Amino acid sequence: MLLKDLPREALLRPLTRNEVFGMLLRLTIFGAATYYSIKWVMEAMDPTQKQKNLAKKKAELLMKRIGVEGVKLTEYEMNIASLLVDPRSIKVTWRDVAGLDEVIYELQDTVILPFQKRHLLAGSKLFQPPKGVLLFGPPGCGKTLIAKATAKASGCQFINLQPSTLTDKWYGESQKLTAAVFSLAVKIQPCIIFIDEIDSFLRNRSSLDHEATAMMKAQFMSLWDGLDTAATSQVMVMGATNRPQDVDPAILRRMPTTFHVGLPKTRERQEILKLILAGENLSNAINLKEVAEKTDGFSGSDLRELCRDAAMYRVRDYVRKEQMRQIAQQMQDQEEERPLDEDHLRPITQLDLLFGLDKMRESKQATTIMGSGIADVPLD
Ligand SMILES: Nc1ncnc2c1ncn2[C@@H]1O[C@H](COP(=O)(O)OP(=O)(O)OP(=O)(O)O)[C@@H](O)[C@H]1O
Repeated sequence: MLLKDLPREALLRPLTRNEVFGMLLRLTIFGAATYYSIKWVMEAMDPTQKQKNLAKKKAELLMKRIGVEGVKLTEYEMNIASLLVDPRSIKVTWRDVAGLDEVIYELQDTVILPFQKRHLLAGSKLFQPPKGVLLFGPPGCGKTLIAKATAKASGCQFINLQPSTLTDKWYGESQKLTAAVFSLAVKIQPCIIFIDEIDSFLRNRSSLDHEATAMMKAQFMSLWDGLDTAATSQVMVMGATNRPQDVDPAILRRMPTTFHVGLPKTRERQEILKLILAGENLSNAINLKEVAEKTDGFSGSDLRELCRDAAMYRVRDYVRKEQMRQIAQQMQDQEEERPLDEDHLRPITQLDLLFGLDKMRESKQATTIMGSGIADVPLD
């Protein structure tokens, strides 16, 4: 029926109460249906939606597992929360770190105690954990190990911040995500925000920096400074780097508490070797002091590689022996009873370690030559 077909009185009479309610209800339903349809279409068209949903689910699960419940998080905080590490799931303890006693003692006093005993130090600004800590030193010497053990010992929530999480996003998103790092940390404090290879993320600012990168760095620093205004804030940024000279000086100023995790000295190398080989089947004639003395310039990671190689030699010997036995059997054409002791790997010997050492030295030399070769290649 058209409007002109309606009787004139029907158009002029005031609407009844029921008609007004009916109309309002229809309008509300129509409005809601339009809103949700548009939202659904937008979400279906968003290429990152799947990723966001996954991050949200992971974050919810993690938050529940670490015992943080009833805290409302924004979409961006959820994204960052998926980087949370449950301190109870961290396996590394101080016992897994060898030869770094001094660094550990100092970390315990300056970082861990203020976190652990925060109930005793509440209200004192002097005894707050530092807002920034930098671990620096050559690769493979235990910086990541120390960061994990610190999180475990302090009982703090631990955000393992991969810079790509912030930098891969579209312009605008990265700023919201950066803000979310700090707001999430405050909501779930006490919390350590760990940034490995901080030099790649917050390196010396240059005129070549993309505008978005420069803004993100500036924002990161201002949010970091904001932590200072809250006297009771229990949030700390811990960075690790092999190249402290490449870190932006403004960032270095915000991390006055620094720890040098350097190459181990002879005694420390002996301790690291002892720790790596603990629980292994070793020959009685093992002399770790000799190995430690011959491994000047080796990092903890090099020593672990050396031991891994040494342990592999006996597997190789075992397989060879087995093959020889099979060949001998085939030649004699009879099944021979296998002696019991042949079913076990032999212990690791000093010779294995020294062979491992030679191999490691060769590969270290090769990488040094390759490295210097790369440096010599002209850029143009
Ligand atoms: N002091 C140490 N005690 C015991 N193991 C060590 C020590 N230092 C290094 N390692 C061994 O070397 C591995 C690498 O160490 P880690 O990742 O902590 O080094 P890093 O300093 O963080 O290196 P990178 O800068 O390359 O990340 C460890 O997983 C551990 O097995």
